[in-house]
Amino acid sequence: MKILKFGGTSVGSVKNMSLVKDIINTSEKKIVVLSAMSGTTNTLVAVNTAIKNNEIAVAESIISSLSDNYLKVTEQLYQKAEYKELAINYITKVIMQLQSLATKPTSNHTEYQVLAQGELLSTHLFYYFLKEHQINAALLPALDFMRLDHFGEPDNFYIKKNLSQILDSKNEVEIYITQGFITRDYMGEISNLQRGGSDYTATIIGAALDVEEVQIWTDIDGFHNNDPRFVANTHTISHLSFEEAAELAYFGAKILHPQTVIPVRNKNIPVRLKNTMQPEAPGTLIDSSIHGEGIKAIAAKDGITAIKIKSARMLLAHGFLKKVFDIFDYYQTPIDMITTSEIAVSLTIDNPTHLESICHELEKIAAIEIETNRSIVCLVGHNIVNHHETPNLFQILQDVNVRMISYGGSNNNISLLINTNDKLETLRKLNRYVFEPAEVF
Ligand SMILES: Nc1ncnc2c1ncn2[C@@H]1O[C@H](COP(=O)(O)OP(=O)(O)O)[C@@H](O)[C@H]1O
Ligand SMILES: N[C@@H](CC(=O)OP(=O)(O)O)C(=O)O
Repeated sequence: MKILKFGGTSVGSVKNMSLVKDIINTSEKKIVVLSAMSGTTNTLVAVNTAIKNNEIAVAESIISSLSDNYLKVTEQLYQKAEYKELAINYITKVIMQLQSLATKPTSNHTEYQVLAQGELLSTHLFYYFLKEHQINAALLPALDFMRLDHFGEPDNFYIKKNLSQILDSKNEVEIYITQGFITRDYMGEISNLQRGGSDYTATIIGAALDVEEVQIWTDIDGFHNNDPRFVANTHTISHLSFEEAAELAYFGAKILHPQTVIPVRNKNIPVRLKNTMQPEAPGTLIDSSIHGEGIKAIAAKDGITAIKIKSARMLLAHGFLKKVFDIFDYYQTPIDMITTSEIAVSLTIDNPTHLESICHELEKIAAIEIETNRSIVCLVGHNIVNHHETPNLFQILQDVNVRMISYGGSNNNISLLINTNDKLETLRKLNRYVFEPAEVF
């Protein structure tokens, strides 16, 4: 069994849905995880924002244009009236549910319900499409087997038990279609795995079923050595270790959800990144083996807040960092980077939800300075910290306004904190230095 996940662009048009149909239409048993059609989740976020702002007319107008777009897709996707009708009925049901949610008081619960509709729509439309082409497929409702525990982590025991039962009851089927991103929480309410979470669904399911391979199909031919949206002449990396991929995903490489490799790493289940529009391209293989030396890729993560905590009480004292960490722990806010000196500790967070309360607590023990609009640029490669060329990297850093640096926390990663305004220039400079050295020297 394999898991094949297709992202928003791969199911984002009738043409691409046909490509996906051709890729999955083989006699191998597989679970196909689909994201929402590209743009839909953003539209649903806009619906939630309008509802929250009590702009019901705005919410209704967004819902109405969403409905028009999906009805247009239906016109092009199906030939037979029978399947067109099934799709229109489903779209109508979703639209009526959205309209009803728009009139209710908002809560996390209603917001998650709104967001879930994107993946429900794409999987239903695609399932009817396969049926029209007489492909032996079945829909597996993710909400029947995906669940998070009290800590917001996948409830692996529950997922394995329920998913296996459902698969056993549909044993004659070859292609199972399910929703990425959406899940239930420990209370049984609808929730999700955060933006981009369909990749994570694929590896959670893959680990639960001990599959042979998880494939992430997207709109680019694998993992590139730098962010192709910002840097020209990037190239595909044919191989990454789980550790390298995890660091890159965590530090912002958009192609993978940050938690994607966690479920499969210990089970040594390979993850292959492939291009839906170019299926013959080899893409990137992520597994436990290690290939190549030196810096393999660069990624950047925006929306970082840096907090400098200064206290003379740190000098020769112990227990100060514990107090600091306890505050972040209490507000369930993970720390990304950290550096210390005798009287100050600087650290970064990517989730400012509790920033005000955290600062309030920190001010009781130290003076603090906050810097917003920062980015972390991260250089990744197996054992780069010890690579003989890495020290030369510091030459180029003379030209970059580096606010913090993390070296040696992991042997595979060097992270720099910079102003977000300097990100493009930094990425391009590092790219030239690391990957096109002949042009620099
Ligand atoms: N290092 C990288 N390698 C490849 N793609 C990257 C990288 N960094 C950012 N991207 C962007 O990630 C996009 C694919 O990710 P995503 O939009 O989440 O796809 P999908 O909608 O298929 O899930 C690519 O189109 C590319 O612009
Ligand atoms: N639809 C969700 C989940 C997802 O994974 O999407 P994509 O595979 O297109 O990144 C989102 O937009 O966040």
